[in-house]
Amino acid sequence: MSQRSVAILGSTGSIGTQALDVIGRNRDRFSVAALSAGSNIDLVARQAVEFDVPLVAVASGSPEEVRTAIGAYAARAGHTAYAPEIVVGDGAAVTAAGTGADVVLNGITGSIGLRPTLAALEAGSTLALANKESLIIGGDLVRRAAKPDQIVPVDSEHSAIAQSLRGGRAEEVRRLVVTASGGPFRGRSRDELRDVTPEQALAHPNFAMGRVITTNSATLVNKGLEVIEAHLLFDIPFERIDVVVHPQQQIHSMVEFRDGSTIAQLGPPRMLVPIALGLSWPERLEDVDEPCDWSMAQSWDFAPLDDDAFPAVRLARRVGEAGGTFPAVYNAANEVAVDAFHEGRIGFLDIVDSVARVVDEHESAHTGSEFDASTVEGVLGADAWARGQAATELGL
Ligand SMILES: NC(=O)C1=CN([C@@H]2O[C@H](COP(=O)(O)OP(=O)(O)OC[C@H]3O[C@@H](n4cnc5c(N)ncnc54)[C@H](OP(=O)(O)O)[C@@H]3O)[C@@H](O)[C@H]2O)C=CC1
Ligand SMILES: CC(=O)[C@@H](O)[C@H](O)COP(=O)(O)O
Ligand SMILES: [Mn+2]
Repeated sequence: MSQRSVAILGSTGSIGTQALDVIGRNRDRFSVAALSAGSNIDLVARQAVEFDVPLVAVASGSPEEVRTAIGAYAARAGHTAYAPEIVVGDGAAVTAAGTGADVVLNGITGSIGLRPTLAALEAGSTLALANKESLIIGGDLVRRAAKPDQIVPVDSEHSAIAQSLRGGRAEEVRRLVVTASGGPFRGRSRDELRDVTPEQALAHPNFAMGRVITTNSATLVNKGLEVIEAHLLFDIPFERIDVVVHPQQQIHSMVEFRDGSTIAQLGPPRMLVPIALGLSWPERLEDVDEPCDWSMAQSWDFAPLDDDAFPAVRLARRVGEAGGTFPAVYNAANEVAVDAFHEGRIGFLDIVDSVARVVDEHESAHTGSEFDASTVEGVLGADAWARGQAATELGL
């Protein structure tokens, strides 16, 4: 593999920092062309100096703040000649995405990642996609913008499916099986979920991730989004995408083929391998992570989803089948509800209940839709509508 330039969007988050860890251990393979952060100026400045990054993009903050922070770290590192281009503001991530780097890793959280995803595809970069929301809400808009194999999934389940698909031909695939941890509340009834706290919801059994995705794992909205993501990435109809609860998350997902054989991808529940593969696809880097340890006795469990206690996947299948702007509405209403839950303004069950009500409202109000899902403005229009509707539903 010749050296690849990489732009990292969301460099200060869980995905972004782990991506820089992988790159730091493979400096002969990668250079960092751009970094994009939200508001963590101190961390992005430190990263920029460490990786000698020519473009630093920050959503919130002033160019002076960014320059001062970079100057301080550069002086400490004795790298005083370092003077990168700095962009700030709402469009900063789009600028970083559109530089034409070999690979753009989109590790931003939320629907705000849509325009950067489109900018990366338009620039011809390989898109290593952690920001599942942009594909899910953009749907065919994003798929049309992508050339074959231009999107490499970083989400662990979808990386596992992409790896497992190497074991057979597309026409031989019978089903995709997406694994789910079940979240911190696995096994509870709906009644037992009523009073759970944000702190409890953030105690993911296996992964240290950002606040939104961790909460989505607790409600199973993450698995709902992942079913739609699998449908869009691999072009498999929803009725041939299963979800199985597997609390240990050692199997990251599976593909069942028409002869009855199932190929699964295994590894400890960590993101280093999916991130590294996103950067190096289709090649594998050396020693990215520890493999499974077969020297010790262990048991792995599997169970069906409890759709009554956790209706988010069933609802996601409904919006996924409906297509158009429905997935954008599901996602945006959820983003509003997750924030409100963490602000202590609503209960845990209100999250998915309110998303369902907003989806119902979208169905009755917009069946002939004034939102054109084939344009970015239409998708973001539906996103904005759903945010307003969710706020009303929740009395915010
Ligand atoms: N973490 C994980 O293991 C996994 C994550 N994913 C997906 O990856 C994405 C990122 O998740 P995760 O890393 O956990 O989230 P984090 O909350 O840890 O990080 C989010 C990142 O997005 C940045 N950001 C926020 N707003 C903007 C903006 N307007 N422009 C540029 N950057 C912005 C944040 O910057 P700042 O902090 O500076 O404000 C931060 O760097 C999500 O879509 C998630 O679903 C998928 C699978 C696994
Ligand atoms: C690491 C990753 O890809 C996350 O999406 C993680 O899989 C969350 O798992 P659950 O949503 O199954 O808890
Ligand atoms: Mn995942």
